[in-house]
Amino acid sequence: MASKPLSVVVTRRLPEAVETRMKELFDVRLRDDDTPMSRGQLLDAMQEADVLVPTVTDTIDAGLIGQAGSRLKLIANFGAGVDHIDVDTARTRGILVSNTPGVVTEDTADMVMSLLLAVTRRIPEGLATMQGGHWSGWAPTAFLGGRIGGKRLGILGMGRIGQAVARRARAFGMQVHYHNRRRLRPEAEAALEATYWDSLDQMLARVDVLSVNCPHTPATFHLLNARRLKLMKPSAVIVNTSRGEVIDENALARRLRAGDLAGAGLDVYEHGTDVNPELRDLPNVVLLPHMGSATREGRLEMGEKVIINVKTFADGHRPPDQVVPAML
Ligand SMILES: NC(=O)C1=CN([C@@H]2O[C@H](COP(=O)(O)OP(=O)(O)OC[C@H]3O[C@@H](n4cnc5c(N)ncnc54)[C@H](O)[C@@H]3O)[C@@H](O)[C@H]2O)C=CC1
Ligand SMILES: O=C(O)C(=O)CO
Repeated sequence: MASKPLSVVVTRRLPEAVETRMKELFDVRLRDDDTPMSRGQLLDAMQEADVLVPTVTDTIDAGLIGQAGSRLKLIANFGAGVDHIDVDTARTRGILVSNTPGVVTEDTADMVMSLLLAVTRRIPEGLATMQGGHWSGWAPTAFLGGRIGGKRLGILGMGRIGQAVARRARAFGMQVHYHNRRRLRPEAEAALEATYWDSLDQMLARVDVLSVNCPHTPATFHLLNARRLKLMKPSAVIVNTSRGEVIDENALARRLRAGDLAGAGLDVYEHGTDVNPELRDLPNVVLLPHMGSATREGRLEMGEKVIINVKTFADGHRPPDQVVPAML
C-alpha cells in the first residue's frame, strides 16, 4: 500500500514549475497571495504540516518552534541563508533543517560585481543624468570614477559565494585578499591567487573594496562595527550581499555621510525593508532590494533543491542539504 504523501506548507509563491512539481509529489498547501505569512499563519502551518518550506522573510524562532506540532519534522528552507531559523532549537525538538546552497552562488557573485562596478563607476549617476535628459555631452572631467583593476579586494567569508567573487575579481585584474573562519587549503588558495589574513582588522585597513560574504550568525552580528569601519581607508568601498546584520548600519551611514568611506553597494539591510533613510539620500550608495540571487534559472534550481530535500526526507533519508548547528 502506498504511504500517505507528506503534508507540506509553502509560505510564499514559488515559480509555477516548482509549485506544479510539488503538487505532483506532495500533499502541498500553496499560497494564493505573495505576502509574508503573519506569525499566526506560520504557527498554524507549523502545527498542521510535516514539512514547512519557508523563505528568508519568515522568522522561525524558538518561540514558534516550541509551539510546533509533533508532526513537523523538516524545515526545508527556500534559500541558502538560515539565520531566520533557530537551527539549535529545531535540533533539540528533533526537527531537521535544510537549505539550498550552491545554486545561488554564481548569480549572487555576479551581483557583487554589479554593485562594485555601479558604485566605483558611478553608474546610477550616469543613468539618472540620461533619464532626466540632463546630458550635455562628453567632458574630460565628468563622471570620473575609480579604476578597479589593480585594486585590493577584501573578501569577508570565503565560502561558495566568496570564492565565486574571487574568481570574477581576478578576471577584472583585482588583487584578492580574504578573511575566513578557516584558511582555505593551499591548492584552493593558490588557484584563486588569494592572500589570507588571520586578522580581519589588519585586512580592513588595507583593502580598497570589501565584499561581505559570511553568513549572519551570533559571531558575525555587527562584525563590521563602528570601530572596525574606522579602520578602513576613506577611499574604500563596501559591498554587502550577505545579511544586513553583519554591518552596524547606522555606523556605516555615519561614515558614508562624513566622507570617511567612499561608497557602498548594499543588497541587504539590518532591519529588512526598514532601511536607514540616510543611506537612501547618499549619491555614493547603491541600494538594491535583496535581489542578489534573483534569476529565473536560479529560482527554479532553488525549487528543485527544496524538492530533492523534501523527497529524500520522505523516502526515509537525511536531506542532502541538511544544516546542523556545527556548520554555522
Ligand atoms: N543577497 C542574496 O540574495 C543572497 C545572500 N546570501 C547570503 O550569503 C551568505 C553566504 O553564502 P555562501 O557563500 O553560500 O555560504 P558558505 O557557507 O559557502 O560560505 C560562508 C563562509 O563564511 C565563513 N564564515 C562563517 N562565519 C565566519 C566568521 N565569524 N568570520 C569569518 N568567516 C566566517 C565560513 O567559514 C564560510 O567559508 C548566506 O549565508 C546568505 O546569508 C546567499 C545567497 C543569496
Ligand atoms: O539564499 C539566500 O540566502 C537569499 O538571501 C536569497 O536567495
